[in-house]
Amino acid sequence: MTSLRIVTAQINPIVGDIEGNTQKIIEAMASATAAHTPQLILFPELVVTGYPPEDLLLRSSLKHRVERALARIAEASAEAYVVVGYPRVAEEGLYNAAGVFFRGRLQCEYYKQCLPNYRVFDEKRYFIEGREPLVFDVFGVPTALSICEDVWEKAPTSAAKAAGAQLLLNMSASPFHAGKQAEREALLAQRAWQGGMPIVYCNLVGGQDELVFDGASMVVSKSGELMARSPAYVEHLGCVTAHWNGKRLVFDEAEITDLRPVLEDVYETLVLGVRDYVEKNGFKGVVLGLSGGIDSGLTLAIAVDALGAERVQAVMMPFRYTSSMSIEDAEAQAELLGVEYQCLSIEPIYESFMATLADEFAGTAVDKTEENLQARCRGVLLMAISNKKGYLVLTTGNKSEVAVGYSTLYGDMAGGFDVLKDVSKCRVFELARFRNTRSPAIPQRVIDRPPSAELAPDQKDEDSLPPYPILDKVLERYIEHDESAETIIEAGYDRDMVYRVLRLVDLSEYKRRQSPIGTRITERGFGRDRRYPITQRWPIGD
Ligand SMILES: Nc1ncnc2c1ncn2[C@@H]1O[C@H](COP(=O)(O)OP(=O)(O)OC[C@H]2O[C@@H]([n+]3cccc(C(=O)O)c3)[C@H](O)[C@@H]2O)[C@@H](O)[C@H]1O
Ligand SMILES: Nc1ncnc2c1ncn2[C@@H]1O[C@H](COP(=O)(O)OP(=O)(O)OP(=O)(O)O)[C@@H](O)[C@H]1O
Ligand SMILES: NC(=O)CC[C@H](N)C(=O)O
Repeated sequence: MTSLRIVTAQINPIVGDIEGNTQKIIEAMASATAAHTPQLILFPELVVTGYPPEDLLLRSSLKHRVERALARIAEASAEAYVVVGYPRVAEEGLYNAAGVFFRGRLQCEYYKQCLPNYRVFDEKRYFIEGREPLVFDVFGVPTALSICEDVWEKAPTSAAKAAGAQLLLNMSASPFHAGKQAEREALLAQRAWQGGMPIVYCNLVGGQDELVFDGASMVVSKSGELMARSPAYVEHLGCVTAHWNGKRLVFDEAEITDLRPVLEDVYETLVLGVRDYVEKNGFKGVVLGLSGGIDSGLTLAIAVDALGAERVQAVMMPFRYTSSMSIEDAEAQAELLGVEYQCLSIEPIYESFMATLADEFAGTAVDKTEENLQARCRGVLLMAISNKKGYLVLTTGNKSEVAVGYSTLYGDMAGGFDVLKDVSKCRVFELARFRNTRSPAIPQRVIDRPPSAELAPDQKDEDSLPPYPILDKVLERYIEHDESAETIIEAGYDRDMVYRVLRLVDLSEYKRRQSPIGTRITERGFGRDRRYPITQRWPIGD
């Protein structure tokens, strides 16, 4: 009977930092060896470049930079098989590869067979498909490799089995969306059962622009039973022990980190998305406009959880329509969370703009122009603070607003990262309530009051938009499930309202193209996985 200790090295690389990522890989190899003396260490997909490297894969220096990295990893390898993901530049094209390093040498390589090219994935733009399974010997155990999407389809596991494998390793870069972990677990259980062999699955962790990779690496037995689950959202070396009797591989049960409710995962995803965007882009901190409303209130709480209060600044910028309740609530929240807080009136700035424009606007009626000017005064102040302090401006538009264009270009849309971009207004409320169960962070009054842009006297969002519970359902059907207007109406929604909302969504594409990126938490965010033309004449909702 042979025993194998296998480590899943769930680490957080930085896209493009091949030297830094290589150092991190070598350090993880050393830590894994010191803690567990493993026989095998599995890293995530494309860990050498980070994922997704996008057009960095087209740079001419890729080949020699990756080769230097592989030489360093080979040199650091000793008595454990180390499996690492990287792009392989070959004569016929580029492969998404996994290399097996052992005793100072790259022993063999596998090329990803199933290249995802849907939703946020664009792998066929860069890679060519591998055609064969790879089975190699790990101290007597015939072991096969697969890379992320390979395990989402049936054929590569069947081919590995036919080639004699008794253990399947899967290295992944699998981004989060609400409910994804349950999908992954059901999939791995099914695939292990179909392939008749256990699967060790190592997922990437970390934020990369709009994507968050949540980790939660796993081991499932041949019968599909979960044997180990690493924690999500953190780097982690998970260790499992397997016993091989020459025919079968049996895993001991190891650490199984509890699953959290999906809402909590969404919250953690938003936190990690902000933290990694700020850290990996070198910002000293963040600044945001705090209006006393729920969107900026939740954004502030997420920012503080991501970075610590000392790196977060909140600015209340009142105007004549700002209620004293808003000022009190903003101040109370800033104090509650311990962030730097200023109150800067936009009244004189607004007056100055209006005075300059007086001749231009003479004889015209007050309209949205004046409302948008308020939002723009605020945007200018926040960007000035950003420039002076090296702080990133966080914007606060939620998915419902981004969908219908309920925001001002160069106003409240001015900034670098929109934390709630993929969070519907209804989910904003749920997340705010959830966050307060951990510790008081958002004053109850902020959660309870009706949403208002406060750009005109006594303004409420529901004066110009349908109530959010209805709006969000219509938006979800249209955006996430591609339903037609007539299908939505048949489900019981008012015809005029549905056409009005869908028209707003289509018309607002130009705004979304100019909006900051934000973390994706649903299956269909407004980013890489929803690409609509701005200039178009498709019949609304058809
Ligand atoms: N197809 C196109 N391609 C490129 N640019 C296009 C365009 N169509 C209009 N534009 C440009 O966009 C301008 C209109 O956009 P914009 O200036 O933003 O203004 P607009 O969309 O007309 O108004 C902003 C709306 O957002 C609401 N709002 C503002 C701020 C905060 C909140 C909140 O509660 O969070 C809500 C506000 O009440 C108002 O209904 C046009 O004047 C034109 O310059
Ligand atoms: N008085 C203000 N002081 C500071 N920032 C403001 C103020 N009013 C608006 N903002 C900024 O503009 C964003 C859009 O706010 P607005 O009140 O118009 O709509 P909202 O979507 O209901 O947001 P919130 O729930 O945060 O109020 C706010 O989240 C905030 O960042
Ligand atoms: N990198 C990949 O191949 C990821 C695709 C896969 N279906 C996932 O989201 O987990």
